[in-house]
Amino acid sequence: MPEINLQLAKNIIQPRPKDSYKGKFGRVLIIGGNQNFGGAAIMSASAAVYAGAGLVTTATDPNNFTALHSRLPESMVLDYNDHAYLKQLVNEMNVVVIGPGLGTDGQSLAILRAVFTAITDTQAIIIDGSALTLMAQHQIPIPAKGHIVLTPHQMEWQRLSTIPINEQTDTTTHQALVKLWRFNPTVTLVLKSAQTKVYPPDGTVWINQAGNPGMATGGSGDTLTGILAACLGQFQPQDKALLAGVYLHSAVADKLAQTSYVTLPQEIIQELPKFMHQLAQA
Ligand SMILES: NC(=O)C1=CN([C@@H]2O[C@H](COP(=O)(O)OP(=O)(O)OC[C@H]3O[C@@H](n4cnc5c(N)ncnc54)[C@H](O)[C@@H]3O)[C@@H](O)[C@H]2O)[C@@H](O)CC1
Ligand SMILES: Nc1ncnc2c1ncn2[C@@H]1O[C@H](COP(=O)(O)OP(=O)(O)O)[C@@H](O)[C@H]1O
Ligand SMILES: [Mg+2]
Repeated sequence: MPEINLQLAKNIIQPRPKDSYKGKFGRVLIIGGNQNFGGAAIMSASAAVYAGAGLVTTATDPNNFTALHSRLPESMVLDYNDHAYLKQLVNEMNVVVIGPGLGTDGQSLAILRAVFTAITDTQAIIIDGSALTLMAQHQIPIPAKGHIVLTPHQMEWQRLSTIPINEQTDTTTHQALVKLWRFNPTVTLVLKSAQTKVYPPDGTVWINQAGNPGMATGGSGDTLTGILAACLGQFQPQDKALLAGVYLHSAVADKLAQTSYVTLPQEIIQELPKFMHQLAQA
């Protein structure tokens, strides 16, 4: 089984060319954060900014605007209930994240449906958290267009695939993916757990070599979505950029775990620029 490891990340995360500008590093849209889960959208957007996304916009509940502006002035904001504007913006993006803290009520469902209809083949879309739960609850198929990345934890994968957690093996997971690939052959599954695995459409199963129990804290997965979006926005080839993002998230946490019992999302986010610099120099 191929490994997601330091060497893979070093090959992908390279020094920036001197003539760079923000347009080269991805336009990223984060969609999530209802009245109760604003922190999830803030962590996702912060991770995207700190992992180097060129331009980040956050579509969220207006209650989160002030907190988001004060914590992350680098991100633009919009009201995710303005579906017309949201759909227009989706089309202008390289990478869309939907789900962190989105919630599962009628409002969240309407946003999910609007975004799925707006996706075109020029976007990568990372589907996480509440968006996955909504898809399972309402039997919403994955979008036929766009490059799809699913980032469920084991319970979200159980809801989506109907495979109970204790029966989730590479074989059963692959069987469920074959069904999804009929809707959209680009789907890559990042199945998160204490031992995260990545299942791209070529049938390979990649296993993450980094990560630790200090990451078992609310917001870890929200943070991963932003890192993955930033990596897809900046690095090529896309399949390896995604794997590098999975590694980066866990490897930063491992560094923090040398001296911290819990590897808090905010500390992982803060550490990203320095850690990426070290990888790029190595
Ligand atoms: N500060 C915030 O605003 C936060 C918002 N969050 C958002 O809250 C929403 C609900 O997500 P949750 O995941 O909390 O709730 P879910 O209800 O979707 O999943 C949690 C349940 O799954 C079970 N489970 C089994 N295996 C698991 C595994 N490997 N990893 C994680 N859970 C496993 C847990 O025991 C628990 O019963 C999402 O939109 C998420 O993005 C969470 O990320 C927590 C932090
Ligand atoms: N024991 C562990 N070892 C390694 N990684 C872990 C461990 N526990 C959690 N993680 C990682 O933390 C993240 C948790 O994601 P998720 O459950 O979606 O969190 P949240 O929704 O609260 O942000 C995943 O990337 C997962 O792999
Ligand atoms: Mg999550």
